[in-house]
Parts: sequence; structure tokens; C-alpha cells
Amino acid sequence: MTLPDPRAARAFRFVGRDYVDGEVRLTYAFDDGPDLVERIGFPGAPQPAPDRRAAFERALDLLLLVAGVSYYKAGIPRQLAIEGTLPATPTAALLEDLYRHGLGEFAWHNRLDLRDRIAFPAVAGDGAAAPALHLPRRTLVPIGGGKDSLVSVELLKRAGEPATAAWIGTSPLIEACAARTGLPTLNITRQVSPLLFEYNRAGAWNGHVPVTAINSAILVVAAILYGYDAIAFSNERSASSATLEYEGQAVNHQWSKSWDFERGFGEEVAQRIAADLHYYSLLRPLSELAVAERFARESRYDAVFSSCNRNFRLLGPKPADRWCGQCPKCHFVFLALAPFMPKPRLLGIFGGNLLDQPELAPGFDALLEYRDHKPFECVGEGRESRAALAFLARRAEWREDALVERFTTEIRPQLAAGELALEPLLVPSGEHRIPAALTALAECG
Ligand SMILES: CC(=O)N[C@H]1[C@@H](OP(=O)(O)OP(=O)(O)OC[C@H]2O[C@@H](n3ccc(=O)[nH]c3=O)[C@H](O)[C@@H]2O)O[C@H](CO)[C@@H](O)[C@@H]1O[C@H](C)C(=O)N[C@@H](C)C(=O)N[C@@H](CCC(=O)O)C(=O)O
Ligand SMILES: Nc1ncnc2c1ncn2[C@@H]1O[C@H](COP(=O)(O)OP(=O)(O)OP(=O)(O)O)[C@@H](O)[C@H]1O
Repeated sequence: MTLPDPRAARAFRFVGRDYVDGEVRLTYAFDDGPDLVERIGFPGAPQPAPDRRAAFERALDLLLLVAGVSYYKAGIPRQLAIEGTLPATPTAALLEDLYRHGLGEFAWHNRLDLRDRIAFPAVAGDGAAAPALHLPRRTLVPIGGGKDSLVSVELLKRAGEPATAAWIGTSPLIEACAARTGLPTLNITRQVSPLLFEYNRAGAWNGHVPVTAINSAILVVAAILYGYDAIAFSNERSASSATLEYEGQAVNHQWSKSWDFERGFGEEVAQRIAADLHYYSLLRPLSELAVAERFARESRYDAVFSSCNRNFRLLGPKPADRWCGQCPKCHFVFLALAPFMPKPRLLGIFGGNLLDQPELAPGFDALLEYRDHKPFECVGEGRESRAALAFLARRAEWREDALVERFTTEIRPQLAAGELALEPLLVPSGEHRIPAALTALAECG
């Protein structure tokens, strides 16, 4: 059968969603083309309690609309057709923000302008405020296999908060981290429609999607199904900074990890799904360096964690080792941990010294925003990388390594000395939604 070209479609249809035997099915289509069906599996096949049924239905509606971003991007038609319940006006505004900003990197790479293209049909008015569901006091803590969520896990353990380590997908690496936390675990499966991959192979539009928003909407469904009153992500302050500016617009690879998304999504959940379900990020006041400093305080996860996103591909090859050593994430995490860890421990984790490999200079330059923009990856701000390298340049055990020496001789003379201090970047700051009982622990460690 010849596949229709989604780029020629007039409409993207949110066809519907259902929940049967522990599986959510989300269905989409371009015009009258074949259904794209995403499947999300909730182990134990729970049924929502009768008094949570209405909230569950609203959470499914939100998930359908949020997860549609993966499929919409294949064609980006002007018309969005919702065949189930239309969202309230504020929800439509949240979705427009998500699709525009969350697809910002996608649009930049494909030289597309999405600004006037995305409008969600909506019902007027705010709708009724969501009631409280009397959810049990316990937290779902999503884990991604990297350092950030493991810092959150340890904070929640120290605070004595009942928590479950939850992850989406079938990564053995995340599973090993989850087991290492010692917390109860919850593994939610997710199967992206195979038809999307066929569209991709046939030349559909493709690029980055705001995956944290998708994971967030899945976890809202899980919180109502299993009974949790909090979802604690591990998105740091630095995630709100743009990757680059283009025609006056900020393009942020990590947009759905940003404070703007967290605030909007958290309010949406509390106002329209369940008044007592709290969505927040426990690391929001921290920079990437501050998170790295906390992670370095204990070695419990050294042998299992990895921040290298090449491990988490759905298709295609994965690296032979937990750290590929070649990608921006490997470079940044090595650099961010170096000021806070004994060198032999860090080299043991990565299986080598990335700062003593001259061929990696272009990768580190991009992190410093030297002759390049920050990479499209989950990495800290340029000033964090510059401060970390300036710190290492003063340390006897690091200063003779090729890329540290190059920084000292070639790059540092071009930088203002006053902007290279590490300590100010470790100070918590900025807005957050952390519950009062946890704020002091999150901010002071
Ligand atoms: C693992 C990864 O980084 N993948 C990115 C990569 O995808 P690639 O084409 O190399 O392969 P697959 O991951 O196997 O995906 C195959 C195609 O499937 C589609 N797709 C996948 C997942 C999904 O949720 N929706 C989808 O539509 C897509 O068409 C894929 O081509 O490059 C893609 C294009 O730039 C990225 O979109 C893939 O990123 C994944 C969605 C992903 O999970 N990435 C996270 C590791 C990630 O980037 N996290 C960000 C958070 C950003 C945010 O705002 O949430 C971060 O840590 O900064
Ligand atoms: N597969 C997943 N399932 C559930 N949550 C995830 C998944 N992947 C990432 N996350 C969550 O999304 C947020 C952003 O992910 P991110 O990759 O920045 O964090 P991380 O893996 O904990 O740390 P690192 O930055 O070192 O990779 C974190 O809260 C993380 O737990």
C-alpha cells in the first residue's frame, strides 16, 4: 500500500483514546489516512476507583492532546481536528505553547515557521474547577537513568517521603538504576506507532519533540490510576535557558523541562484534573553544576547510571558502553562532575579522560559557547561550562590535560575573569513549586 504524504494533509485528527485491560490507546490520523496508534501499558491493569473516574477521563484527554505532538510534526497541517471532548480555553492555550515552543528545535532545523500555524479548537470558559480526589500521600519520581532524578530520589529518601521510582519505556539501564534506588518501582511501557517510523522513512517532517511533556501526561494518568498525590520531576533551573535565539525567538531543546512548562502544566493538572495532585520539579532552583555537586556526594549509582541519551533510542544502534564519550551529554556531564569528584573516580565512571582528548575540542567549545551555539541537548548553560573549566584549570591534577590547557591558553584570555567563578552558580535561586516541607532540603541539600 502506498502511504499518503502527511506533509500534503489538510488536517491532523485527534481521533480518540481508550483504556482497556491496563492499556491506553491513543489514535491519530492525517485526513482520512490510516490510524496512527500509540499504546501505553500500565502494569497490573488497574481500574480507576469510581470516585476518580471523571478525573481519569480528563487525564486521558490531556494525554491524547499532548502525545499527539509526535505525530502532528510529521505533517504540520494547518487544521487540528479534535473528535472527542474539546479542551477548555486555558488548556488550548497551554497546548499551543507546548506545540510551538516544544517543536521550536524541530522548526529551526527544518526551517519552518510554526508561529501562526498552531491553533487548538476549544470550548469557551474555564470549565468547573477540578475536585480533590483524596489521593494517598506518596510521590511518583520519574527516573531517566541519569544523575538528576537520582539526586531527587536521595532527597525524597532523606525526607522520609514515600516514593516510587517510575519510568516509561523498556530501557534495561533505567531498570538497573530503579532497582538500585531501593524504592518500589513502576515501569510503564510505551509503544510509539510503527506507522510513524514508516512515515519518517518515506520523508515526513521529523525532529525533536518535547518528550518530558509526554512523560508528564503519562504520569498524571498513572497517579490517578494507582493513587499518588505528587509527581516529582528533576528538571533544573538551567533547563529554562534557550539553546539559541533565532529571528527574535528563543529555541530551547529542553522546553518541556523549563519553568514555563512546569508552571503551566502544574496549574492545568491542579485546576482541571485533580486539585490534590501536585506536579513539580524538585531540582528547579538548582543549576546543572549544583545538581552535579549533589550527585558527586555519594557513589551509590556510579556503576549503573548514564546520562548519555544514545542509550535511550527506540530504533537504531545503542552505544557499546554506558557512556559513548562522543556526544554533548557525555562531554557536559564529565565536565560538570569533574570539579566535585576525585579524578580516578570520574575516569572510572567514563572509562577514560574526555578532557585529555584533543579531537573532542569542538564538542567542548560548543558547551562553552565558544565559536558555536550550545548543543541541542540537555546540557548546562555556557557560563556553567566556562566556570567548571576555569576551576579545573587551577587544579594540579587537571591543568595539564589537553583541553584544560587549551582553555587556559586560548579561551580564558578572551573571557572576563569575574564571570568565571563557580560558587555563585551553586546558589539555589528562582521560582519553583516544591512543597513547603521539602523546600529547605531541596535548596540547602
Ligand atoms: C533517544 C533520543 O535522544 N532520541 C532523539 C533522536 O531520535 P532518533 O531519531 O535518533 O531515534 P529514536 O529515539 O529511536 O526515535 C525514532 C523516531 O521516533 C520518533 N519519536 C520518538 C519518541 C517520541 O517520543 N516521539 C517521536 O516522535 C521520532 O520521529 C524519532 O525520529 O532524535 C530525535 C529528533 O531530534 C529526538 O526527538 C529524539 O528524542 C527522543 C524523543 C527522546 O526521548 N529524547 C530525550 C532523550 C531528550 O531529548 N530529552 C530532552 C528533554 C527535552 C524536553 O523538552 O522534554 C533532554 O534530556 O534534554
Ligand atoms: N524514560 C523516562 N521515564 C520517566 N521519566 C523520565 C524518562 N526519561 C527522562 N525522564 C525524566 O525527565 C526529566 C528530564 O530527564 P533528564 O535526562 O534531564 O534527567 P536524568 O536522566 O535524571 O539526568 P541526566 O540529566 O543526567 O540525564 C527527569 O526528571 C527524568 O527523570
